[in-house]
Amino acid sequence: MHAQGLTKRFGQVVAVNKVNLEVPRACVYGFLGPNGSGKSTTIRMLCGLLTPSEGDIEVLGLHIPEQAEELKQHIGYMTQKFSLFDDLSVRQNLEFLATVQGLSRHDEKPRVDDLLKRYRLDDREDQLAGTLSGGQKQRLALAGAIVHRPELLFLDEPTSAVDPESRRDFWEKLFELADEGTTILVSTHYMDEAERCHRLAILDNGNLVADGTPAELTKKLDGRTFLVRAGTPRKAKEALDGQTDVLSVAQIGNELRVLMREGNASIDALRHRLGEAGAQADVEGVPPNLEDVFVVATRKHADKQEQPA
Ligand SMILES: Nc1ncnc2c1ncn2[C@@H]1O[C@H](COP(=O)(O)OP(=O)(O)OP(=O)(O)O)[C@@H](O)[C@H]1O
Repeated sequence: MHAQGLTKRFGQVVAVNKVNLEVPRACVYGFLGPNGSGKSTTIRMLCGLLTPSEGDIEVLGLHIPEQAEELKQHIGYMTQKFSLFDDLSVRQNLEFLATVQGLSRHDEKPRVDDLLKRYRLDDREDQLAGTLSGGQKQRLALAGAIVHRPELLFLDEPTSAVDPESRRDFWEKLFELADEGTTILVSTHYMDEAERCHRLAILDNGNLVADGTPAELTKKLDGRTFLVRAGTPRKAKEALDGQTDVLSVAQIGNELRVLMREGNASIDALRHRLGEAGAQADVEGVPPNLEDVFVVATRKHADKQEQPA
């Protein structure tokens, strides 16, 4: 999948701004970004549901939006709302989707049987979908999205409404599908999910601010991360908040995770600064994570925009 200069404007709002993307086959590709950063709009353009204002898209060798109808047969789409028919049973939901997707009568039954088994729904195939738990609904929605064996699967915040165990289970299913050759695009707010993706794009305000594998992104990070243990964490936080070389300070229990700009950030300098503010603390350098990458990437972009022309 390639996209060049992908742009979408809604009136005055530039929802997606000149985004270039390359997504290899059988890859789990994540879109990470705050609310309103353009993740859903990008995904919807890539699957031909929305016409771009500008830019070129090629998906599975098809030109989008011109060949969007052809692409539809090869893609599966699942959103956080799960889009199930609450008054149909589990089996009827899958049978209905199989019919809509054009499976022959001959293929339909074995495919639905297989999906019910694979997604652990065979013991409740007659239960109404509306009465399933969140995790079960999610499994049914995923089974429904792949009933026609799509080569490409688009998932828009698919795990927002489920517990951590169901999320883990769901991700296992995604890797199973990727191993079978399915390319998966998934948008998420969760850093732990972003860490699992083979590759990742970080969007901010419609702009692509970073992309690569999670390891590449953390390796390239232009900043340093420290863990601060202070007797009075609130006081230590106040001493650091708002300083120009401090990118973020997050309190986690009694500790602070401090992200500083590259340059002269050092353990000694930080300890000294905290001491001067009356907040004696232990300071330790720690490896960066994706959340740090996210903060630096989005902050850099905001800084660039604030610079006078
Ligand atoms: N149909 C539309 N009409 C007008 N504005 C829209 C439309 N769809 C999206 N937008 C705007 O485009 C911007 C990007 O929205 P989008 O839904 O793509 O973001 P997102 O990153 O998916 O957000 P979230 O994480 O909240 O789902 C937002 O400012 C949104 O209000």
